[in-house]
Amino acid sequence: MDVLIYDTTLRDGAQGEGLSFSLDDKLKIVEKLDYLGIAYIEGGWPGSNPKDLEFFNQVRNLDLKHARITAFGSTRKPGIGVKQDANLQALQQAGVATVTIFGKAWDFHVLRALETTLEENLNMIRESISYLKEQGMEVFFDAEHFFDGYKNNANYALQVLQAAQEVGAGYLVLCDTNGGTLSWEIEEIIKEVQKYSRVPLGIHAHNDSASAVGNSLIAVRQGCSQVQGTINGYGERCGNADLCSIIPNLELKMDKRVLPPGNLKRLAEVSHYISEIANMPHHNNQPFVGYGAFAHKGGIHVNALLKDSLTYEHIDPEEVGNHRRVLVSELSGLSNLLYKARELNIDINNYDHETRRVIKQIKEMESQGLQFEGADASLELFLRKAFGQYEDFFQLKNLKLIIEKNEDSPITAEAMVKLTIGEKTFHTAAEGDGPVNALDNSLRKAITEVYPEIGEMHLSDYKVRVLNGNEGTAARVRVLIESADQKSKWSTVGVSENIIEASWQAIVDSINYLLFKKQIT
Ligand SMILES: CC(=O)SCCNC(=O)CCNC(=O)[C@H](O)C(C)(C)COP(=O)(O)OP(=O)(O)OC[C@H]1O[C@@H](n2cnc3c(N)ncnc32)[C@H](O)[C@@H]1OP(=O)(O)O
Ligand SMILES: CC(=O)C(=O)O
Repeated sequence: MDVLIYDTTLRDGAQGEGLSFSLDDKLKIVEKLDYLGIAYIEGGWPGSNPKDLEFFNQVRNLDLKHARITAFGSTRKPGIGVKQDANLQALQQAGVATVTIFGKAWDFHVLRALETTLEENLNMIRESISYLKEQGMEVFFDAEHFFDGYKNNANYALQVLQAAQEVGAGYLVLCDTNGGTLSWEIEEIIKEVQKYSRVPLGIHAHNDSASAVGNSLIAVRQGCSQVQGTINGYGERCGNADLCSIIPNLELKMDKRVLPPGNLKRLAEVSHYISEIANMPHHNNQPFVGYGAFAHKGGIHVNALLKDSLTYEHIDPEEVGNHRRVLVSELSGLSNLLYKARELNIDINNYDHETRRVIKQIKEMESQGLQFEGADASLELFLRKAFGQYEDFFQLKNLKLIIEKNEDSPITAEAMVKLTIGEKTFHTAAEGDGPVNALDNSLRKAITEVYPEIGEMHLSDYKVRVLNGNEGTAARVRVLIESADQKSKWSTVGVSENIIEASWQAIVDSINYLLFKKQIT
């Protein structure tokens, strides 16, 4: 590989707010990172907690194809011998071939945080690395706060690297620990360091100035051959450098080989998988791997994309396992509609009058508060209906809702629905936890005899957005419903001044969509 990717999702990533991986999570993530082809995976800090120590016992049982597991820890504490240092002992117990230890490279930190002398810090670094090497381990040295240290006292920061280098550190990893360094500073400082270093250099950047990815790439340009970062940029404070951006930039734009051939296509899958395990939202606009990273909304963009995707895409989304999406909204032109129709196999090849009418209708509906962008299923039904490919599966004749509250009991709701399916009329009543639930129950009860397949679906999310809050309780609301069966999820939308009406529209679309999909498959 041209550049070694060193993933620290399980160590520095886990220092991010809201993240806590179980042992099982950690092992699953290791397998997934190995599947991606990551070179080094920092599994944790064995001296920190029993879970991390146990991780190193269990990770040995995994059959990894690419990744080497590393353990993390600090140099020995000031004023004690290496054999008395609990962290160094725990690193040995981890039983891995490679360990990474961090030592202070900023004189201010040595004096204020470690509360020791500059000389003792150098001894701590030398003795800790020597000791671990004597135990047969490869040792990487993370020079904590290297860039801040260099700016404050370049001579001392270089002495720190020299100390690690002279006792055989395999890598000197320059850390922008506080994430405050800007790209040109990184560039200039690494150029200087290269004059002294005989050991390969790595970079470990934090994102506090939103520069971590750029800083890592510039470091590679300056000759760093190891990049430390995390999947999805998880990490302490504002996070670490996001490997989901670094890896494709290195491979596709800087012509560096960092993953086994063909594996870059697994990137989006790995990113989503790890966000699921981390129980963190996957950001729609995350570069390269976000669901919206290649979503096109503006009509002008889509028009050009149809001519050549290079017009508005910096890479082919398939290269990172992502895909292009075209959104239909009030900002659409005919091209958006044409693209969407092609996707749905609706034949509207001509930019004709009917197509113009449909796009105008969409713009009018959106100006009333409807939003098709987050409701693909409603959009599909609308387009199919507009172009004569679909009719509703049932017709509502009447709907009554009784909401009751008695003195000492909570509100109850009951919905009565009368509808027709073909020639037949159905009349049902059902209760629910609230009015929307009662509606849903009653509607399902009415149609289940003819369409038993609706038993396979359930509502998985329900969101209400007030569109004109200054109208108080008479405000228009948009209801977005997400439904799911065992195979897929789909979203529908409804808009009204009345939340029940908006919910009804979204529920009806949701059921019709399921029935339509069943019909055509
Ligand atoms: C830049 C980074 O991200 S470094 C990694 C940071 N990650 C973590 O801290 C997560 C894991 N940490 C832990 O579980 C705990 O902090 C432990 C087990 C490491 C230490 O716990 P404790 O012994 O209770 O110490 P505590 O956390 O309060 O303080 C850290 C100690 O490490 C010392 N220390 C900090 N950096 C270093 C270093 N490079 N080498 C040696 N000692 C260090 C501090 O001076 C402090 O020592 P003190 O107790 O004598 O003041
Ligand atoms: C070592 C490390 O995590 C840092 O300096 O940020």
